[in-house]
Amino acid sequence: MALRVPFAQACRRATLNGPSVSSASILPAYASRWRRRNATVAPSVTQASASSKGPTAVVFMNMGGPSTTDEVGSFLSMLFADADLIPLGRLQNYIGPLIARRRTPKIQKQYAEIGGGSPIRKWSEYQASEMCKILDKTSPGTAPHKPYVAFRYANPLTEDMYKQLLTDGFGGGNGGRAIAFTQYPQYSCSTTGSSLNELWKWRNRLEGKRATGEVDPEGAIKWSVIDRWPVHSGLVEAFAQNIEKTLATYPEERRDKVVLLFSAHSLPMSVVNRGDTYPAEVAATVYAVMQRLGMKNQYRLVWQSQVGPQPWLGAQTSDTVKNLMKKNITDLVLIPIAFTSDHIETLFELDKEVIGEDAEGHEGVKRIESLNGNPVFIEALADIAKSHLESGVPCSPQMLLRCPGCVSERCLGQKAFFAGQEQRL
Ligand SMILES: C=CC1=C(C)c2cc3[nH]c(cc4nc(cc5[nH]c(cc1n2)c(C)c5CCC(=O)O)C(CCC(=O)O)=C4C)c(C)c3C=C
Ligand code: FES
Ligand SMILES: [Fe+2]
Repeated sequence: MALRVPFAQACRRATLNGPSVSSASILPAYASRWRRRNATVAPSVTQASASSKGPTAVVFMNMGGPSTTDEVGSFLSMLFADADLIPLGRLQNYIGPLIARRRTPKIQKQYAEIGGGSPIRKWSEYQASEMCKILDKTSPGTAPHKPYVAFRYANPLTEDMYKQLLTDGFGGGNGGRAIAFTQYPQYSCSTTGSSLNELWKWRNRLEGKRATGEVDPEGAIKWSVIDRWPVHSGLVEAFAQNIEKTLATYPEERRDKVVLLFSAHSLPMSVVNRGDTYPAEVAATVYAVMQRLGMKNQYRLVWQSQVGPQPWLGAQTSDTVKNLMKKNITDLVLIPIAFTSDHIETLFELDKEVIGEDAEGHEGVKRIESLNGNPVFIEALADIAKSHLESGVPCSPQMLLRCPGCVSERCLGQKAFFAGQEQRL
């Protein structure tokens, strides 16, 4: 049954610039109302057909990466300007560009060594468009599904994606539905949280009261969020199959003794101690994959890619490999578990530094293929989106509980905005 909330009531709860909230404590109250409905969307976008509630925009959110070495400078300068990732206080706009400029030559060399750029744009565009083709068949009621990519630090940037949505007839008085689909399976405020804060910022700039003047807020885009999917069965299956494929390359008598090293991008301990959910969610993925594999092999979750001098979550991937090699444990499979396509951390850090240098290219040390264009993985993405569309919820209940140590006004406003969208789905 359709949920139609009177416009005035919707506005009291969620103004165009997000509902006015004075404290984080009211946010969980939204969560209790989520499961009681089958929601619908206003079928007012120009392309909508009589029988469908579509079109539905599906926006893949990720950090992005420089497609060429020339883009490394701007990628790093956006990354170091992001206070949700690297908080540098009042000096952010001064120190951020300085650090970015200093790191650029070193990181450019790394991208040069992996073929001249990050493949993340190619994979994200492919995954999004293949997923939409599947969704058109499995969820005809919300078709057509239109793929978009919004990166945080590289092209296509969130701002450009939002403008494209408006050009394509979503929002701007037409209404229409868009799903912000994080491509980080495990939620962190430094990754998905940052992308959502950016999306909320551009929503306010391009569709907020100040931008649209008298435009009826019912004509703005109705957003909902897929904010985490750490133990989705299709994700777990895709990882498990890739691990099995790699294990099959070892002689049978060695296979069950291979140690599985699940490697995820680390977090500064300050972020862990703030109460970020990422470490627990990464561990949940690891455990689910191990259960699917029948717990046959020994395994560890280890952490890579720490930057700067402050303490980060360990044990470090590189130290772990060196340590195991010293103990003569030389059959090791590295499994990048927190990113769904190849990136500098797999192609450079794991392949060249960890396997090539720490393990001295030992034939027993291998990495599983990244998910990239894996059809099992793309089916999983379509299944996650379909379930989300059927649920009618604006986001997971978990998204509205802020970190115990969070003092960010951006987090507060962003979460209140997306929670308020429930009235308008
Ligand atoms: C789940 C993945 C990631 C988390 C969590 C994450 C947190 C995080 N990262 C930094 C600092 C940097 N990350 C950089 C690159 C980078 N980070 C991730 C993923 C996560 N980061 C990826 C996939 C990449 C590479 C992108 C690619 O093109 O392949 C960089 C830039 C590279 C460098 O200068 O070394 C920095 C810096 C922090 C501080 C952080 C948690 C707060
Ligand atoms: S830092 Fe986690 S909710 Fe704000
Ligand atoms: Fe990172």
